[in-house]
Formats: sequence, C-alpha cells, structure tokens
Amino acid sequence: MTADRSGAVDRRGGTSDAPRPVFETTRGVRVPSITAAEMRAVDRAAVDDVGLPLLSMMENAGRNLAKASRAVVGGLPQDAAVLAGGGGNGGGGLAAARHLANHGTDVTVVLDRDRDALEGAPASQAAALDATSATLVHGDGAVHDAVDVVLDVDLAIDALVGYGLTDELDGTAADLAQVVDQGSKRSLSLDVPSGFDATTGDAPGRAVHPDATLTLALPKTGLDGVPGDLLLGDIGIPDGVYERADVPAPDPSVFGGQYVVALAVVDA
Ligand SMILES: NC(=O)C1=CN([C@@H]2O[C@H](COP(=O)(O)OP(=O)(O)OC[C@H]3O[C@@H](n4cnc5c(N)ncnc54)[C@H](O)[C@@H]3O)[C@@H](O)[C@H]2O)[C@H](O)CC1
Ligand SMILES: [K+]
Repeated sequence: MTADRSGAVDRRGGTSDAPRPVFETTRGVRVPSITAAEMRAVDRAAVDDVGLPLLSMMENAGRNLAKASRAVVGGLPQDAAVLAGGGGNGGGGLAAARHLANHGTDVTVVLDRDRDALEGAPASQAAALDATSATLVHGDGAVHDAVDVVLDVDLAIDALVGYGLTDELDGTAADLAQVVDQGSKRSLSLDVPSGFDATTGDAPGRAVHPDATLTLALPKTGLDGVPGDLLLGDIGIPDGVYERADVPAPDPSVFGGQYVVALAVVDA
C-alpha cells in the first residue's frame, strides 16, 4: 500500500495522485470530493476568515439531518435514538435531536461520554436539548441503555465520529456503533459512518454500516465505498470560503433550492 491523497494509507493501493471519486446529483450535476484535511481547512476559513459561526453550520447540519431522517423512514420517525460523540459530529446529532423532538418524535440521545465532558458548540447544543422532551443517557450504563432503545425505535442516528476519526473506533463509541449495526431497524449516519476514514474509506475496526449517510457541504473522498445511500446537505458555506481554502466550490445548481440532495458515484 502506498500513500494516498492525504498521506494516509489508500485502500485502493493508489499513488499520491490517485484519482478521486466524482459524485453526481439525481439531476446529473457533478460534485467533486474532498479529503478530511481539505474539509477541515474549509471549516477553519468559514469560522476564522469570514466569521461564520460554527454553531450556525452545526445547526444547519442538525436540521438537515432531521429532515433526512424523514427520507430514510418514509415520514417523521415516531421515535429515534441519536448516538452522539463529543466533537462536531456529536454536536450535529444533538441539534438534530432537538429538531426531531420539536416536531414530535420521541427522542433518546445516548452520549458516548459523560455529559460534563462536553465543551464548546456540542455543550451548547446539549444545553438547548435540555429544554426539549428528549431523554439524554450518558456515562456508565449508556451502552446497556442503548441496546434496549435502539432495538425499539424507528431510526438510529449515528453522530458518534465524523471526519475527526483517528485510528480504529474504540471505547464506548465502538460499542455504540456495534449496537446500531446489530440492533437498529434503520440507521442514518452524519457526514461519515462512524468508524470509516473520511478520506480513504477504510474502516480498520468496528464501524456503523448505515442505510444512508448525510454528508456535509461536499462529499468526502472515502465515501464512494461506504455502504448505504449517500445524501449531501448544504450547511450554508459561501463560495469565497472554498476559494480561501483552495477547494473547488460546489456549483450552485448542485442544491438548486434544496438543502438535502441525493448523490451517486459516477467515477470511482
Ligand atoms: N463544515 C462542516 O463540515 C462542519 C462539520 N461539522 C461536523 O463536525 C465533524 C468534525 O468535527 P470534529 O470535532 O473535528 O471531529 P469529530 O466529531 O468527527 O470527531 C472527534 C470526536 O471523535 C472522537 N474520536 C476520534 N477518533 C476516535 C476513535 N478512534 N474512537 C473513538 N472516538 C474517537 C474524539 O474523541 C472526539 O470526541 C464533521 O464530521 C461534521 O459532522 C460541524 O458540526 C459543523 C460544520
Ligand atoms: K458519524
């Protein structure tokens, strides 16, 4: 195996200039793919260079995720479990949990850590969630509680880890991923199925194998090989941010008035 597009190991055994997958919307609009490092640069430029708050992007991610859950279930889920980590991915899951609860879904959130361990934007999302009817389970016993909940509900939402995965999924997040894979009726992952590397598509350990993934802003290069349907969510990043990050901006016709669109791979 040789170095890939990001310096990580490429499951395609490719070289540093290995071709990237190209995706296409159902209306035939091509969408380029980007690595986790490039997406991180886009996020950084959005926040530091143009002052777009992280919470705004996270809110858009969570609202789109709640909306995408309707597509996976075939209507508003009656009940849902949201498995959430402590980073930006978990924060998006917490925002989705609030939107679903606001619309009448019976939501249980299972955090992969103590609630007191949350900081920054995810902590703000958890505080806002407290004002809803959603139940939050965390800390010791979270995995045990998750087993019963996930088996019962219409939909399990995987917001454990996104493009911030380092090495193989471990600890409570890995146990929760296994619960989703073995026990859920349907599952929807945020940005990247937890346990899969966003850039290479490798899953070196346990991972969620969802019915669908809602990825954010642009599809990540590793998503061409992951199981399930692929959706793309617009989180409001302006053209100039992509330019600053030296990343190709999506053509305006990719979304064309929608905030969530379906994608297929055209060139793997
Ligand atoms: N513009 C955007 O695309 C936005 C994306 N958002 C979402 O944020 C994540 C990236 O957030 P970040 O905090 O950088 O990383 P993650 O949440 O993906 O992961 C960090 C989290 O995961 C834990 N972790 C890492 N590796 C492992 C492992 N091997 N086993 C177990 N746990 C692991 C780590 O401890 C941290 O707690 C992106 O994917 C989007 O979903 C923003 O919400 C909005 C803007
Ligand atoms: K995820």
